[in-house]
Amino acid sequence: MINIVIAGPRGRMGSEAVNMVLDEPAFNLVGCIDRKEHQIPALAERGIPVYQSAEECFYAVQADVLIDLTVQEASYQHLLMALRKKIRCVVGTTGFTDEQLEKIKSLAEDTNTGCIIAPNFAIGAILMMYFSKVAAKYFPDIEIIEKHHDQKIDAPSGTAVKTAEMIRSVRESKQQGHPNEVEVLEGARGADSDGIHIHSVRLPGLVAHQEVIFGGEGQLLSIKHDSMNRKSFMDGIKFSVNQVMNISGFVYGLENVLELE
Ligand SMILES: NC(=O)C1=CN([C@@H]2O[C@H](COP(=O)(O)OP(=O)(O)OC[C@H]3O[C@@H](n4cnc5c(N)ncnc54)[C@H](O)[C@@H]3O)[C@@H](O)[C@H]2O)C=CC1
Ligand SMILES: O=C(O)C1=N[C@H](C(=O)O)C[C@H](O)C1
Repeated sequence: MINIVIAGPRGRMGSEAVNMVLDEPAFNLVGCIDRKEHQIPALAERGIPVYQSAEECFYAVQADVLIDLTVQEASYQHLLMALRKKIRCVVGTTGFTDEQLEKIKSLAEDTNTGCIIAPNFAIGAILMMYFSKVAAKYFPDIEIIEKHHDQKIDAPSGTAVKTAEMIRSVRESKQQGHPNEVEVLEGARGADSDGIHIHSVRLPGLVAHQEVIFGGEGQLLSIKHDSMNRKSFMDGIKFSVNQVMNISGFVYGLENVLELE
């Protein structure tokens, strides 16, 4: 039995994760962390407490794993606290700075505590990123279009940032487009990650979607993934909870723990 705490149980992802953990016989939900005091019926009727601070929660319950699905600033504090207490972490929250990721990595390593941060838990999205990395070896001219629901806070998405990072590991630095390109309206060409442009679309009706477009002489290649609902992320979270019990140290991205070749 793995004792789990979920941070963000009222959220779109957190509420789905609560259902997944309650349905999994090998998982035991021992508590939650959220900033608001309101009761959550599914938790209240099972006597599962919701704490307003991570400190209070980790003092009151014995947790093996923290699943964090909140916002970057809160999540960062949760992770520092959890790792110092040697509680393993599975993190879906996006928007961390490089400095924050570096700090979390060194804390996980110093405390010998497993920590998996995955900007995307959907297996199809991991494959989309991996295939994009493969394609980038042959097609260095790339644009990323990510589309999300209009309640998303961070832009570009964590998935887009990670995709660009994976591509950068195999693609030589390149500024794309015309050298004298002019943005008539500021932002028209999107964000620039080492010459790869990232465009963020936010609309009601969308969930989580990304297309990576590769351009070559006389040809285009598109690699696309769509999450139609948040259940699409749950298998990846379940897999990560089981994985994190058997690792020490830091993993950034599910592509590093899945068998892809
Ligand atoms: N890795 C993945 O596969 C996925 C990651 N995400 C990421 O997960 C995070 C959550 O996304 P959603 O569920 O859509 O957001 P949401 O806004 O629906 O939920 C956020 C939750 O965090 C809580 N929260 C906010 N501030 C807090 C604080 N200071 N202390 C404690 N709790 C706090 C809210 O009360 C709420 O329960 C985002 O960073 C999003 O980018 C979302 C979908 C998939
Ligand atoms: O906020 C979301 O919804 C999502 N966030 C993650 C991201 O930023 O990439 C994962 C997925 O795209 C959904």
